[in-house]
Amino acid sequence: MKIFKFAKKHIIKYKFFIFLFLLSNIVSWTMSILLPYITGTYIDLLLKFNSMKTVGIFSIELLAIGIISIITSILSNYFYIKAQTNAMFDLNAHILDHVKKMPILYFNDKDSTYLNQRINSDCNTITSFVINSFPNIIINSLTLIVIFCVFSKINIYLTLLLLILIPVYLFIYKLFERPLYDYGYEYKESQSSFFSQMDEQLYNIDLIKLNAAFDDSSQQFRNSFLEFFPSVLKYSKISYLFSSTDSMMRIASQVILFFFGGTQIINKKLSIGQFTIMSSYFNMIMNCISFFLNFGKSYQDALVSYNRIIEILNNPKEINGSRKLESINTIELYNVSFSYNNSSTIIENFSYEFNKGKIYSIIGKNGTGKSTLAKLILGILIEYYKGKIYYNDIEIKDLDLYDTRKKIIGVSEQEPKLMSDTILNNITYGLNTYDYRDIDMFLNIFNMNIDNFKNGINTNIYESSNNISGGEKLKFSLIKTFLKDPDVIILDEPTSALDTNSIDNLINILQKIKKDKIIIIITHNQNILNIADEIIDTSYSFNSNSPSFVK
Ligand SMILES: Nc1ncnc2c1ncn2[C@@H]1O[C@H](COP(=O)(O)OP(=O)(O)OP(=O)(O)O)[C@@H](O)[C@H]1O
Repeated sequence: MKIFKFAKKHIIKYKFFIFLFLLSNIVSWTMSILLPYITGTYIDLLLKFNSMKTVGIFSIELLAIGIISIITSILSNYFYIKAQTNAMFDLNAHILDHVKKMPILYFNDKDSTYLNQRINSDCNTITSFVINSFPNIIINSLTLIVIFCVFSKINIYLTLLLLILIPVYLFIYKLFERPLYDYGYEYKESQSSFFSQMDEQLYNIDLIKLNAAFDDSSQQFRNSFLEFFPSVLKYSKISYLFSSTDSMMRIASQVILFFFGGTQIINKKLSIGQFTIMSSYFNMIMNCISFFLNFGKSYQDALVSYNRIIEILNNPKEINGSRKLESINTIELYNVSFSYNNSSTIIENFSYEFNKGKIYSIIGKNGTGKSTLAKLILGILIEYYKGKIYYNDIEIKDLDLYDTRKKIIGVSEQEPKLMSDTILNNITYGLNTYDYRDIDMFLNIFNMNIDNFKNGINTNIYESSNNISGGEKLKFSLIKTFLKDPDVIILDEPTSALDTNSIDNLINILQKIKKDKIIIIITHNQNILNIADEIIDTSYSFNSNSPSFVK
C-alpha cells in the first residue's frame, strides 16, 4: 500500500514505541476476549451449583481482568502518543524542508496559513492512520478468528448466519467509497482555506483598526465561513449516512441473533450462559466488522491526505548547483531577460558587471524592477530568467547558492521580516558565529538603546508585534547584514525608515567597508546616491537599449 510505503521512513524510527503499543493492545485484547467467556461460564456454574466459592473465584478473576485492562489501556495510549506525535513531526518537517526549497513563484498564489494547516492536518491523518492500522488490523483479525472458532463450537448455524454479514458489509463499503473520498477532499481543502481566513482576522489587526474596518473584516470572515460550511455539511452527511447504515446492520443482526438464540434456548440446544457468551462475542464481532468498514473510511481519509501531500511534493525543488565559492569579486549579468509568469517583460536583454570595491545604486520609478533585479542577482529567481548570470565567471546555476548566500552575501529587504524570537536571535539569524562586541558596536552606530526594550536584547519580538517600530525593524535587518560581514551587500531601500543621523552613520559604514565588497543599494536618497560609484536607472535600462548606467 502506497500510504504505508510513503510513511514508513518516518514511522519506522519509532518502532520500539509501536511495538510496545501493539503489545499493550494485545494484552488488553486478551482481557476483553476472556471476559464474555468467564461471564457466561459464571452464569452456567451459578445456575448449576449455586455455591459461594464460585462467586468468590469469579469476583477475583473479574477484578484482576479489570485492573490489567485499565493499566494496559493507559500504557497503550502513552506509547501511541509517543510514536504518533514524533512521527508526525518528522513527516511534517520533511515536507516543510521540501516546500522551503521550492521555486519562489510557487508561493505567489499560496497563503502560508493555508499551506501550513494543510501540511499539518495531512501529516497527522497519515501518521495516525498508519500507526493505528497495524495493531488494529492484527487485533480485529485475531478477534474474528478466535470468536468464529468459539461460535462454531457452540452453535454452527448462528456462525453461518454471521458469515453472511461480511459480503453485505463489503457491498456497503463499495457503495460509499467514492463519495467519502470526494467529499473528504473537498472538506479538507475548504477547511485549510477557512483557517487561513481566520488567521488573517488577527494578523492584520493594525490594518483593521486603522481603517476601522471591523464590519468589513467580520463580513469577510462570515463569507469564508459560508463557503466552508456546505463542505462540512456534505462531508458530515455522507459520514453520518455511512455510520447509520452500520448501525442499522447491527440492529438487524442483533434481532436475528436474539430470535434464533431464543429459539435454540427454548429447544434446549443452547444454555443461558452459552447464549450470554454468544451475545457478548457477537457484539465484539460487530465491532470488528464495523472496524473493517470504518477502516475503509479512514483509508479514504488517509488517501485524500496522501494525495494532497504528494501534490505538494511533486513540485520540484529549485535549482541549486554544487560548486562552492569562498569569495565573490565580480557579478555579471549577460543579456538577462525576465518576466513574472509570462506577464509583461520587466527586464529585457540587460547586461551589467558589478565589481568589488564599488557602491552601486539602483534607482527608477515604482514597479520598474529594482527589487526584481536584486532578486535576480541573488539567484532567488533562478528558474525563470533568460540569459546568464555569473559570480566570478561561474554561472550561478552551477553554484551551491544556498551555501553562497549563507556565507558571503548579506541582504536587507525593503520590508524586513521578523522571526518570532528574541532581538538577539533575530539579528544573528542565519549566522554561524558572531561577536557580542560587534553587536554592541552596530547598536551604537544605529543609535539603538537596547535597554528601552523590556528584557533588553533578549526581548521577544515577532512579525505582527506592536512593541517594535518600523525604523527599529529596519535597523535590526541592517545590523544582521553588517554583522555577517559578507562579500556582497544588497540593501533594498535602507533609508526609508531611518532618521537623518542613522542615515549619516550608515553612509559612514558603507564608505569604510566598500574596499572589499560589492555593495548594491536600491535607494532614492540623495546622500546615498552621492557616494555611489555607479547608478543604474531601471526606468531606462530595462526596456530599451539606452545606456544602463547613469554616473
Ligand atoms: N512575485 C511577483 N509575482 C508577480 N509579479 C511581481 C512579483 N513581484 C513583483 N512583481 C511585479 O513586477 C514589477 C516590478 O516589481 P519590483 O518590486 O521589482 O519593482 P520596484 O522597482 O522594486 O518597485 P518599488 O519601487 O515600488 O519598490 C511590478 O509590476 C510588480 O507588480
